[in-house]
Amino acid sequence: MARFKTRLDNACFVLGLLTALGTGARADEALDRAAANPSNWAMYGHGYDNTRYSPLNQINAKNVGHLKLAYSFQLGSLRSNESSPIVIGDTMYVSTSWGPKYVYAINAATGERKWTYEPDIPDDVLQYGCCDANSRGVAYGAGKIFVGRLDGKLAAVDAETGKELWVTTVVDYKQGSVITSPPLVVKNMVITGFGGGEYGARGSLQAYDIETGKLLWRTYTIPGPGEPNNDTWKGDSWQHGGGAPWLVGSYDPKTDTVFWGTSNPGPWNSVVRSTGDGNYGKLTNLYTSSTVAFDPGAGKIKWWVQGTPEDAWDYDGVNELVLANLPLHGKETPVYMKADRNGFFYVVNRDTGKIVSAEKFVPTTWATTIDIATGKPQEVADQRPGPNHPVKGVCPNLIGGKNWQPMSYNPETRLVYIPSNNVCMDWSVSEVNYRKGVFYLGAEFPTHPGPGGYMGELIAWDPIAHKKVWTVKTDLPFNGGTMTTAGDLTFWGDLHGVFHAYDAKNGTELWKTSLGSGIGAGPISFSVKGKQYIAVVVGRTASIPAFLGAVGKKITDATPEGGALFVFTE
Ligand SMILES: O=C(O)c1cc(C(=O)O)c2c(n1)C(=O)C(=O)c1cc(C(=O)O)[nH]c1-2
Ligand SMILES: [Ca+2]
Repeated sequence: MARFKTRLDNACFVLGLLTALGTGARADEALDRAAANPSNWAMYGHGYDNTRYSPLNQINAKNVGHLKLAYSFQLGSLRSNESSPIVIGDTMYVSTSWGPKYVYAINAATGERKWTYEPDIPDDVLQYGCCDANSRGVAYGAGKIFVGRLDGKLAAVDAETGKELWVTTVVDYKQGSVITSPPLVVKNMVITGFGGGEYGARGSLQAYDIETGKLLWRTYTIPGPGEPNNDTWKGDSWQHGGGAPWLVGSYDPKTDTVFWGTSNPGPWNSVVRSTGDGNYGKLTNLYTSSTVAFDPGAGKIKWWVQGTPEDAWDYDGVNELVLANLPLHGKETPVYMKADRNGFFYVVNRDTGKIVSAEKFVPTTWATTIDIATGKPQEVADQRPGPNHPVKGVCPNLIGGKNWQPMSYNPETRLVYIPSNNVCMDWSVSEVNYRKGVFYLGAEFPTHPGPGGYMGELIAWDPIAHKKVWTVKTDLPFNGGTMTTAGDLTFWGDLHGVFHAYDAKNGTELWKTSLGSGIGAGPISFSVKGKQYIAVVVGRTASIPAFLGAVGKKITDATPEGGALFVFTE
């Protein structure tokens, strides 16, 4: 008996030690708990569900008119500032685009800097990002901050000190693959994608050990020879077929599923990769312009939903997947919601991959409907460009009905707040050959404003009735992301640099302030010592406007460049 007790004591001691060291503990479970604490904003989209909903209500529809600046913090970058900060406890971690500083840790209540992570990044990265030098943020887990870098590397730094702990190469940036979005911590892994849809990269999602940075798995988003669906590609075109998962992922711990969207196929001229049967509505060039569900244990693909088969208009399928439970036909149903670049708003059962609905949320001309049984769009034949077949008046244009700027979902109003675009284009194709690190496009795509005389619209969207409940129209497209709170508020910044608070129920503007440069990033909210704050990064882009001709010039003329963080409180 005495011996047994000693053994048990030893076992308890070892177990206690292991717990203290964190060995065996799951980083994602701790992170999920951190995300459930309303004071934090623990991940890019608030939690694994990417709702960008803060349960804080100290700042609310009654008092938001008194919001005032708590502090601002200069990010040192004049490029595209797209970062959504995270807050763990009293520390905020915010990334910047090109300074080339990378991550700042600051006291979230005062703005005092704790540390700066400033790795050496070669200047030539700037020619390998399709759409400017940017970083949409960082991820936290196991006492570390993780950041994907423009040089194709993923780095882990100590959350307390900013000391670099490991760096690993995810992808050769010289093929036109930069990392612009934060990774996702799942189990004890750091999962990341990368860009390159415009350079003919072959996309993949990759998982790294959280402690060592060792590669655990890599799953291509384009099947190779011998793998299912490789025959949806013409010849060897799969090798440079795009499908890059360059934006952010979501995770459902209940079914242990990671969801990630994939980019446009390469090249933009679809003839190069067309299987040529003319059945354009069939699912083809898999798994590009899709939502892909992964088993994070082994990285296996469970199922996918393709939004734009054999995409010919640069409709990347990367937009964030917002996880929620919606009452559908009298039953709480686990879904993901996605406002696709292709102009359709998808509600999909996230347990099965079955489409519940897919309805237009912006003026959309390339397809009339989506068959929810098969996922096939009913295409408008005249709108698909090909050799000797230039097309006119395609809506949305290539920036999409919505681009990367995040939407938010409020479980109380049951509305989704979508930063949408109303822009159209003509499109003609040209011959194109693959060359490493060079744009692989083969298209001309002059832009013009969409119908109705406005180019941007903040839409409060009812995902069950598929209708707009309230909207705010703007003259410019490509405005900022949104955030919504339990204080009945929705926050949104625009490309004139104005940051707004609206009544989440009816769209009444309750407060606004001018921040000096166009806003692309999504705001966040957090609290420190019982006081609620609202934060947003400003700093307009110049890269996407360069694709948009006269429309783009309006965007760059609207405000000067300038990267800064602004934090407000009551
Ligand atoms: O296909 C790709 O790999 C890829 C990557 C990125 C990126 O990483 O920023 C963008 C796009 N595509 C893209 O199509 C796009 O419209 C876009 C806008 C932005 C931006 O930061 O404003 N990035 C990207
Ligand atoms: Ca793209």
